[in-house]
Amino acid sequence: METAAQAAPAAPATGPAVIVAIDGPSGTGKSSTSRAVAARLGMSFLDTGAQYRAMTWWMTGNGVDVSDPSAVAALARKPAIVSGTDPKAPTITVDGADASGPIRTPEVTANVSAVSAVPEVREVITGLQRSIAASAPHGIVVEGRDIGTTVLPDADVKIFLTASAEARAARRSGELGATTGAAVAATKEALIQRDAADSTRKASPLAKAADATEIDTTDLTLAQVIDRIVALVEEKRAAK
Ligand SMILES: Nc1ncnc2c1ncn2[C@@H]1O[C@H](COP(=O)(O)OP(=O)(O)O)[C@@H](O)[C@H]1O
Ligand SMILES: Nc1ccn([C@@H]2O[C@H](COP(=O)(O)OP(=O)(O)O)[C@@H](O)[C@H]2O)c(=O)n1
Repeated sequence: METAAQAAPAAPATGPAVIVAIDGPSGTGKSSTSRAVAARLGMSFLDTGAQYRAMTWWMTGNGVDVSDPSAVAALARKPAIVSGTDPKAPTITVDGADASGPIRTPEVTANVSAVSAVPEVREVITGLQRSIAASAPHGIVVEGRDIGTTVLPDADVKIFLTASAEARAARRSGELGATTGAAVAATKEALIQRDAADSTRKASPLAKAADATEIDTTDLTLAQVIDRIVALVEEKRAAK
């Protein structure tokens, strides 16, 4: 029986299966770009941040003190986190329950960096990510923070997205409905703090792989970023 973790997009493959790793800080466009690239090329898509958010939601929902790494580590293998990888309709469940809404709450966002810094959490989730990537029949676009450096160091295409803190805060504020100057400033501050925590943790920090192509999306439209990455993937497919 096919599980949600194995469900592949229906679109036909148009070339050899390639693995694409897209990393970068918050609000650089990883999720929207990755989904669109995968949909256009008939590939699977995996949002690894959603997996860390799902782990965090389970921890807070089960009364675990997320500021205590040993408490988080002890329970890291408990939740069953399953990702559906169709870019047109990605899903995430925890112990069979739909987690797609609850993982986006401010509470989860505020706690996710602490949970994702725990090595045992990373070990469990990295294992899930590698098995999902290995079983994607038409290749996969995997987006996160450490995909090109740690999870899939042999990826065929590695991209590192960047953008100014101002642009990223404006994008996030748009999503959250923050319109006042103070709300945008608070969003920017929270985003900078989360990036700092993600970049300075010991276990597999947010980092650009030495062989990744960096794309600064500050002054590019979403469509332009998608086109650039599609071109890089098609080039790689043609050479395979
Ligand atoms: N190049 C871009 N220009 C303008 N807005 C963008 C661009 N890329 C993404 N966005 C928007 O910014 C927001 C955050 O993008 P998202 O893909 O969630 O970023 P990330 O996954 O890196 O956190 C979304 O509302 C998205 O539509
Ligand atoms: N490969 C990854 C992906 C996400 N994460 C963690 O998960 C959090 C949420 O990731 P996300 O991609 O949903 O974040 P945003 O889309 O809100 O920027 C990050 O802030 C990291 O703490 C990680 O540690 N490693």
